[in-house]
This record gives sequence, C-alpha cells and structure tokens, in this order.
Amino acid sequence: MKMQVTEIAKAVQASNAAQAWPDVKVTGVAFDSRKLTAGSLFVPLSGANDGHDYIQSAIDHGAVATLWAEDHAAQAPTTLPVILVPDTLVALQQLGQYYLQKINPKVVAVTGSNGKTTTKDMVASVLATQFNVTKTHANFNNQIGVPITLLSMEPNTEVVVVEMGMDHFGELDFLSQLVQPDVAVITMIGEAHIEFFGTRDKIADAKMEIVHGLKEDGTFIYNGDEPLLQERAQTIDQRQRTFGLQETNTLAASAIETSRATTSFKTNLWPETTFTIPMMGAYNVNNAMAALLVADTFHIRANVAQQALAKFVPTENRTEWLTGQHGEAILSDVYNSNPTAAKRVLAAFAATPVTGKRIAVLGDMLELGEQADTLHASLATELDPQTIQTVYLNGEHMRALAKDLATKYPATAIHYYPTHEQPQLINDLQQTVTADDEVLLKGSHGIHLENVLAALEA
Ligand SMILES: CC(=O)N[C@H]1[C@@H](OP(=O)(O)OP(=O)(O)OC[C@H]2O[C@@H](n3ccc(=O)[nH]c3=O)[C@H](O)[C@@H]2O)O[C@H](CO)[C@@H](O)[C@@H]1O[C@H](C)C(=O)N[C@@H](C)C(=O)N[C@H](CCC(=O)N[C@@H](CCC[C@@H](N)C(=O)O)C(=O)O)C(=O)O
Ligand SMILES: Nc1ncnc2c1ncn2[C@@H]1O[C@H](COP(=O)(O)OP(=O)(O)OP(=O)(O)O)[C@@H](O)[C@H]1O
Ligand SMILES: C[C@@H](N)C(=O)N[C@H](C)C(=O)O
Repeated sequence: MKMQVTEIAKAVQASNAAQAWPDVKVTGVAFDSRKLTAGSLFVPLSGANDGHDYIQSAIDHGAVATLWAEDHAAQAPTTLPVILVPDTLVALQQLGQYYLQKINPKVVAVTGSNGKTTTKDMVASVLATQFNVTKTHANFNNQIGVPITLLSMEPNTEVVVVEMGMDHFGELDFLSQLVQPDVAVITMIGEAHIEFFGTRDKIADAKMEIVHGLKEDGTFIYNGDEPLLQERAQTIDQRQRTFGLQETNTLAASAIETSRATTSFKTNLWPETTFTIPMMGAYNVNNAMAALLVADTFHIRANVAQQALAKFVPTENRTEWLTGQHGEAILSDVYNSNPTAAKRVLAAFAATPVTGKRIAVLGDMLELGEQADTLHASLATELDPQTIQTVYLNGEHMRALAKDLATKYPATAIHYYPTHEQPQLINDLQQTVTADDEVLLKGSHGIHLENVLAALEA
C-alpha cells in the first residue's frame, strides 16, 4: 500500500487529524516490530504484552509513522508522526476498509471448518490467470489478519482473496461486513472450535455469517453435500452455486483418483476435462471444485483453471509429503487438526503405497470441549492394524483413543505420551522408523507436532 500520513490520519478519524502533518509516505503496515519493513506504519496491538512497548524496535526497523492509543499519549514517541486513535485495532480495521474502498477490487471471501487456506490458495491461483490478485498471507484470517490482508494489496489489485476464520459468533459477521464480498465460499462444516459452539448446527449458523456482507449481486458458493448448509442457504437471496460428490450439485466430481503426489477428477460441468491437483486427499477435490466455481463465476475458462490448479503451490504443512533423515516418507499435516480433517487424512494415508510400516503420529485435537474424549476415540474408525501398523499418540485427550485402540491393536503397536512427553515420543519414534516406512503427522496447532517433524527431518 502507498499512502500519505495525512490520508491515514483522516481515514482513521484520528483525534489529531487536523494538525499539520509532514509529507511522509507510508508503504506498508506491521503490528510486529520485528517483522516491520522500512517505510511502514507501526500498529501497536495488545496481546499478552502491549505493542506500544515496542515502538523503539519499530523505529529501529524503519517505521516512518505509528498509530497510537490515546490512553498512551503520555508515552508517545516524538521522532516520527503519531496518529492518535481511541483503539489501534479498530483503527487498523478502519484503515483496511478505507484502502479496500480506494482500490475497489472484487472480493472473494473463504471460510469453513477445514480447507480455508488450501481453497484460498487454489482460488488465488486460478484467478491469477486473468487478474492481479492479492491473497491472505498464510493463515492471517481473523480480526487482525483480514485488515492486514486488505492493506497488503498493491494499487493494481483487481481481486483480493480473503481467508476468514472464526471461533465465536459475530466474528464472520464483522469480517463480512468489513469486506463486502462479491463471492463468499464455505468449504465445509466440521468440528473445529466446537468447544465454543456445542453443535455442528451452531458452527453452521456462525459460518453462514459470511453472507451477511455479501453484495446483493454476489454469489454464494458452498459444499452442497452438507445438509446444514443446504437448509441455511434457502434463507438467502443471492445467486448460489454448490460443489460436492452428489450429482445435484452445480459442480459434481467423479472418477476421483488420488496418489501420494496428485489427485485427479472429472466433473459434470466439463465432462471431457480431467482436473489434477498436486495434493493427495479426495477432500482436496472439494477445495479445487470451490476454486473452479469461483473461476467460472469470474468467466475464466475451465481449461485455463485446469492448468492453474495443476501447478498451484499449497501452503506448507497441509497434506505435504516430505522425507525424513532415515529416508522415510513423512506426510506432514501438522498445522491443525480436528475430527473430520483427521479422519479424512487417515483414510488417505491408509491407502498410499508403502513397502514398510505405516506409522500414524496423532496429536490432540484442541478446542473440542465436552465432546473431546468421544471425538478423539472416534478416530479409531480410521485406524486398522492391517493398514496402519503403528500408532503414536501425544496429548491428554489422546488417552481416550489409546484406550479404544487397545481393543484392536497389539499393545506393542500403540505408544501413548502425555503432552509434555513429546520429546520421549520423538526419541522412541526415531529409534524405530526405517527408510521403507511412511509417517503421518497430524495434530492441533497447540500440540506443535512440527517439533516431531523437525526432529525427523534433522
Ligand atoms: C495481538 C497480536 O498481535 N498477537 C500476536 C502476538 O501474540 P502475543 O499476544 O503473544 O503478542 P506479544 O504479547 O508477544 O506482543 C504483543 C504485541 O506486541 C507486538 N510485539 C511483540 C514483540 C516485539 O518485539 N515487537 C512487537 O511489535 C506483537 O506483535 C503483539 O502485537 O504474537 C504472536 C506471535 O507472533 C502472533 O501469533 C499473535 O497473533 C495473533 C494470534 C493474531 O491474531 N494474528 C493474526 C495476524 C492472525 O490472523 N493470526 C493467524 C491465526 C488466526 C486464528 O487463530 N484463526 C482461527 C480462528 C479464530 C478467529 C479469532 N477468534 C482469533 O482468536 O484469532 C482459525 O481457526 O483459523 C495465524 O497467525 O495463523
Ligand atoms: N475440504 C476439506 N475437508 C476436510 N478436511 C480438509 C479439507 N481441506 C483440508 N482439510 C484438512 O484440513 C487441514 C488444514 O487445511 P487448511 O489449512 O487448508 O484448512 P484451514 O481451514 O485453513 O485450517 P485452519 O482453520 O486450521 O487454518 C488439511 O491439512 C487437511 O487435513
Ligand atoms: C489458533 C486457534 N484459532 C486454533 O486454531 N486453535 C487450534 C485448535 C490450536 O491452537 O491447536
């Protein structure tokens, strides 16, 4: 982004907007001084600590101006323009919306219990064949991440693809009203963050908030195989397009073939075309179909979208094949986990070709609330000693799965470790894994199975 300090002060209705401002151009925005690039506006936010305490670090990294909370005015710096606001997060959001209205791109918003980041990446790849596209960086998908995404747009951005996450009611409503999408996508309804909702029905209600800001002439694209979405979609007036396996969908997949490196499929809309994505997992076909419907909505021909999907680059640690120090194949899915995603990736893992053992390393699925133990035990349906020979479990809730597996696995095949004993898991796993084995790593962000991955790759 490129904006004058004067323009920023006016956009965020700064209490000192009327003052004379130096002729300073801002070329970026950062809320973490350590990642701030020279020429940026620093946005001090409150987390466990207070961002205002890092202003000197921001200046040292090249900040040319800063937002500043009025209640911190006494500590305001004097060596760069200070834009005084009641709340720096609200001001960041106001600035993001102002800049969105200034650039005025088309907006595609993507949410869902699982598949948001993958679908966002796929959508951006197909739209980039015809448009200048900005997309959410990594997983920056909340009340901070979305304005940061909007402010990352180049002036020539024609479409912005915005990933939207939520774990409470009202969050998607706010984000949808903020960005006013032209296209809203819901990938699926799972159990992510069900701790804060209680039921999948309520998760579906919260996910549907993404259409609250959808333009009247906008399009709602969703997983038509999900009854919870089908019934709720009847309440909205905008154009709707669905994807899934059922033939009643706008876009229905068939002839799905998945291997370690790729997954191919055909569709009802373009029966002569075989689509291929560089990812394993039939569930990624749904993500790709969502992207194909977005492409079609933007009048991009299927063969052009087909080529883009074939070479799109997924974000790391999403069903990603890597190689360990022993030569073993590692299926890294360590960014996050919840029951539907874990079951889908276990099923895909169990079907891959292997000459040695398949080893599943499963970390706790967090934020599942009172249902946690039941949902952890339910993973047993996707674990069979005939296909996945060894299971390592890490986390307090995984005790429930360990107990359940004791009825179908030999005791020597199940290895359970409380959360804090992950180093022991790593040590034991490294003692047993061989070059012919495959290792699946799947667990919630908070369990940090990336530590296991790092040890296997070291
Ligand atoms: C407020 C904030 O910036 N938090 C970030 C911060 O966390 P922390 O509280 O530990 O910060 P500190 O106390 O260390 O510092 C306070 C502030 O000072 C800044 N600072 C610190 C040190 C320094 O030397 N210089 C500094 O300027 C610092 O930047 C703080 O602003 O740091 C963490 C590590 O970098 C960040 O992870 C943390 O960011 C929070 C989580 C955040 O929301 N970041 C967004 C950009 C984002 O989108 N993050 C996504 C994850 C979003 C997510 O979890 N989505 C859920 C849905 C939930 C929606 C909503 N309810 C929610 O809770 O987010 C999903 O399911 O996808 C990501 O990074 O992946
Ligand atoms: N359509 C889908 N249905 C079920 N599971 C999926 C789907 N897409 C992806 N997954 C699973 O979810 C994992 C995370 O994928 P991705 O990061 O794209 O989702 P996300 O919604 O962004 O996740 P998070 O909310 O944790 O950031 C994948 O590695 C895969 O295991
Ligand atoms: C970061 C938060 N939104 C999230 O995804 N939580 C999961 C369950 C985790 O931290 O593991």
